Amino acid sequence: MSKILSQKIKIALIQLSGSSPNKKANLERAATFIDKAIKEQPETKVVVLPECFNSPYSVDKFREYAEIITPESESVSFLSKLASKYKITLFGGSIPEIDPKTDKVYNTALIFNESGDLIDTHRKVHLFDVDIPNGITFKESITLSPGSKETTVTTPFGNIGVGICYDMRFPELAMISARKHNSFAMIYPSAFNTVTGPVHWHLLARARSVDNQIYTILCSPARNMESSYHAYGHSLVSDPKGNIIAEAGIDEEIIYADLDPKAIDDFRMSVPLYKQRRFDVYPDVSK
Ligand SMILES: O=C(O)CCC(=O)C(=O)O
Repeated sequence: MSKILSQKIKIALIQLSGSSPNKKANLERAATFIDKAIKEQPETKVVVLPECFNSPYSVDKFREYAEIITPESESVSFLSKLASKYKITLFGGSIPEIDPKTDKVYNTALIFNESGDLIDTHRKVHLFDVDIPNGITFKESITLSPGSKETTVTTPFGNIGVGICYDMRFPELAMISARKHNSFAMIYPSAFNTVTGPVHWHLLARARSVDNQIYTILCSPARNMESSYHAYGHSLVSDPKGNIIAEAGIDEEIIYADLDPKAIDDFRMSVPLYKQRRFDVYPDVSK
């Protein structure tokens, strides 16, 4: 039925150590781990990096690290070469981006095809502005501007929706990507923290999967207690039924998962939400 995922594919999530202040070293570290992933599991077709993997995750640093996105810019050309070298679809995490026309800074995901072309970018739509008493206060909007588009990319295996971290709390992006664009997965480069991670990380991944009967893929940095931001870790893959089929711990590591069209088809056949929606009661987001 679905054929929204054309074949079984292997995906690797690289839970890199929390980024150091040295951008070049962060990029080189990503390269080392991508090389390791392909050597360990040569059939890997899709690789995912974490949110803000080339810079510290800190509102006062985003502008300093921001790049204008062009094929020549440091991180774009670096990641492009890796994607073409290993012939992978690369969800190159996110990086701080500056728009030279407006001088605005964004938290932007970069997606490359197997030839190394930058096929799309996703600017984080929902900025992480929270104030949790005795927990965490963070305000990305001090230095970042929000993106203004929903992103779905076409890969050789089917369509995949993209969000960044806090975007996963808003079910609409996943719903639109799954239902309007027939995506088989949502990928969220992310960096939850030790306050909200334990309560909501798994729940949100599983919810996005079950709502839409798709894979949900979250890639976090490893936890670094010496950095100002303590990432949750636990990069994971949730299958269409909401089972966690791969999960990292808190340290730097690579996890792999096989994504299988049959898992989507079987669940959609046995629980046929697609045929049961009541657009006489509520609007159809796919329209
Ligand atoms: O939603 C959360 O709890 C964490 C979000 C976050 O860390 C982010 O958007 O970077």
